Parts: sequence; C-alpha cells; structure tokens
Amino acid sequence: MTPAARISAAIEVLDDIIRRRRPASDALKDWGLSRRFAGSKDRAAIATLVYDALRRKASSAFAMGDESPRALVLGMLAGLRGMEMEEIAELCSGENHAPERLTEQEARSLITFDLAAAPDWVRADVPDWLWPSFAASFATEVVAEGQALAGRAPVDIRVNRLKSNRDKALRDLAHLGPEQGAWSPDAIRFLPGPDGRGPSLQTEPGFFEGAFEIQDEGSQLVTLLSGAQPGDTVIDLCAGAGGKTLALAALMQNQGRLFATDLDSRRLAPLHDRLARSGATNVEIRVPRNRGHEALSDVMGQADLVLVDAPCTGSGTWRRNPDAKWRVRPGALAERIKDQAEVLARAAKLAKPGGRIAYITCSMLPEENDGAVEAFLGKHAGFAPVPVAEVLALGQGNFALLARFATRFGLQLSPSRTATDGFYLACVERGA
Ligand SMILES: C[S@@+](CC[C@H](N)C(=O)[O-])C[C@H]1O[C@@H](n2cnc3c(N)ncnc32)[C@H](O)[C@@H]1O
Repeated sequence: MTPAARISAAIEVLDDIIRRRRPASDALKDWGLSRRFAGSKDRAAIATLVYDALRRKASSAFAMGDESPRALVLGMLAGLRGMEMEEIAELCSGENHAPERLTEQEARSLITFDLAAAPDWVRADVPDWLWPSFAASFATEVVAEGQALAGRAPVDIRVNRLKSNRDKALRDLAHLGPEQGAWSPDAIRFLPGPDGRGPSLQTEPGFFEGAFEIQDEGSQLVTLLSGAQPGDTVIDLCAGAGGKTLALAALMQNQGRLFATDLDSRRLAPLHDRLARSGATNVEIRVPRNRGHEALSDVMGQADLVLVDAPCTGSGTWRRNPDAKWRVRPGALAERIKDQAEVLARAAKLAKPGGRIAYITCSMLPEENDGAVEAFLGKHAGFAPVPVAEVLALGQGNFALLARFATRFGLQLSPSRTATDGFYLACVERGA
C-alpha cells in the first residue's frame, strides 16, 4: 500500500472506532481480516496512524475546527508528526486510494495549527470531565504532564535476576539498540522507531529462557519500592497475569513465601507459563473457587507485605492505550474507587502486626491514589502511613531523587517526571 492509501485506511478504521465506540485493537483486527491484500508492514503503519490520531484527538479537533476522523488524522500529521501542509496536500491527491484533496479550510488549519485559544484540557489531550481531577495531581506543569501522556511509549524490559543480569542482557540484545533504564537496576529500554513501534522482544531467545519480561520501568519501580525482602511472606492480592508477582519473586531471591491471587481466576491463567519460564520457585498461585471465596484464609494476619496492585482507570497507561483515554466514563472512576476500598479492606485482614500494605495504581487521578489511602486510613485505625523517605530507603536501589515526587501519602510517577508510565505507590503499616 502507498503511504497515502495507509492514511485513507487509518481514517476508515478511526471512523469505525468512533462511530461504533469500539476498542481500537478490535477495529484494527477486523480491518486487517477483511483486507487480505494489506501486508504486516501496512497493518503496523495503519495501527500507528490510528493510535497517534487517538493520542492527539482533542488538540487535533480543535486546531482543525472539525472532529471528523479525517480531521483527526490530518491534524495529527501536522501536530504530532510535524508535517508541513504541502506534504500533507501531496498525500491527499484523491487518486489511487489516497484521501480526497484538502479543502481550503483544511489547508488553512494545517498551516496555522493554532492552539493558543484552546482550553488546557485540549492542549493536554485529557478528557474535559477528567481535567479537574488530573490537574489536582500536579501543582505546575499540568499541561506538559498531559502532553507527555499523549506521547508514544518506549518498550521496557525487566531483567530477571533469577536467570540473568543487566550487563549480560545488554550484550545479548545489543542488536536491538538497548539503553539502560534510569531508575530500576533491572530495567532496559528500547525507544520506539520512526514507525512508532519497538522491537519484537518476544521472539528473542532470552525471552523464552526467562532472562527477561516486558514490563514498564514504572511498574518495576513500584515493585522495588514495595520493600519485599528475601524470606518474607508476601501476598500479591491483585496478581492478574503476574507481572508484579514475577518481579517480587526475583526480589525475594526465591526465599520466603509468595502467594498470588486475583478476584478473577481467569486472569491468573498466563501466570503458570510465565512462572515456569522465570525460574521462580517460591510462588503459590491461589485460585478463588467462586466469588466471595477467600483463597487465603490460612494466611490471615500473617503477611509481612500485601501488594495491592489495584484495579483502576489505568490513566497512567494512556501512552500505551490512547483509546482507553476517550472511552473511560465518569461512572467507571466511581466504580474503581469502590473496588479499591474493597480490596484494601481485604488486604488489611492479611497483614500481620507490623506488616505492610503496598498500594499501587497505574493512575494519575488523586481520587484513586491519595484519596483511596485516606479513605482506608479513616476506616482502619490500626494502620498508619509509612513516610515516603522510609519507603525510598527500604527499596532495593538508589531512589532518594524520587522524594520530589512525593504526594500526601505516597509517590506519583509519570511520563514527564520519571519517563515511565504514570504509577502511584503508597505504603501503610499495621501497628505491632
Ligand atoms: C492492575 S490489574 C493487576 C495487574 C497485575 N498485578 C500485573 O502486574 O500484571 C488489577 C487486578 O485486580 C483484580 N481485582 C479487582 N478487584 C479485586 C479484589 N477485590 N480482590 C482481588 N483482586 C481484584 C482484577 O481482576 C485485576 O486482575
């Protein structure tokens, strides 16, 4: 397909996503299935165009004075990819599956691409209804925070200490242009190429051998800062597919007990294979038999650490899921806050006297971060917040510089602050 035909295809897919309110991945998959002529490179390029257009949906619509899928794609070419109007006009020839010619109005908007009069939420590409909440998380630079969250994400891996080390992994993956992570001693980063994609790491021998896992550096950092120690009894209460379980097992050097469970037993399924690859031997997966069944009744009040990687809006991962940003609804935030209170209450029963809960979200919204911790502390008088300085000192690494990202109860990481996904961590401790 020509570059111009790919743009037409992206407009078509975006139309499907917006009109039918479909997840981008579903719309892209369907498009690919019904257009067998499109090769893998075409599909990848179209997906990147669609995701880039979603990243800048609000600002493109404003600058173009039009929120049609065509305007969003054309606006993104100017706003995100920095293309001149003339270059875009050349692509829009109206011939051979290329988009129709630019109108005079479109050409003018592409030349000026003027966001000077745009409200902050538009310049930041954050949904307007979420703006007050988002802005409350950041005293300054709030527009820049939104813009960083509307950018492309790198691909990070966590080198598995049980099987390898970072120097060896850097050598083994040298052909892919690896960079050392800035914060986590286990992190290696791969920047996205001009096509917006990172290398396909899941085909590397090291991946099959369990030498590394794909995991955002922010996710690695909050796990490091949870304070898990070799020999501890640790519970990963919202383990899902086990990204943090695997990181915890490596931190614990396979010493002590690590229980992994989740409300949704199906989510735990991939963890079996991942554990086998990783060489982790101290993990016990506890599958709940039905809703309401407590799969951890035998370890009540025994945990040194309960890790709560809570269900949340996922607003910290909008770089990776730009369509989720526009699909999240006000009711969803209220529901997640309820889930968070429920899961924290469950964690409280599992912590031993003197034990901790590490509360984590991949969110940038204070209601589900400090707000959730405040609500928990209000209902659980036996728990007290652990000061951030103490959390940073206990983590396995040199993290003192992160102190400037402290919130009332925890730490807020973000693409613009730490060049990671937006993660929040706060620790609370049960009185002895
Ligand atoms: C952010 S995801 C976990 C991701 C996972 N820890 C990882 O690192 O790959 C949140 C998980 O919490 C689970 N969950 C929701 N409510 C829960 C509850 N009350 N108890 C335990 N898990 C819950 C969801 O099923 C979901 O898998």
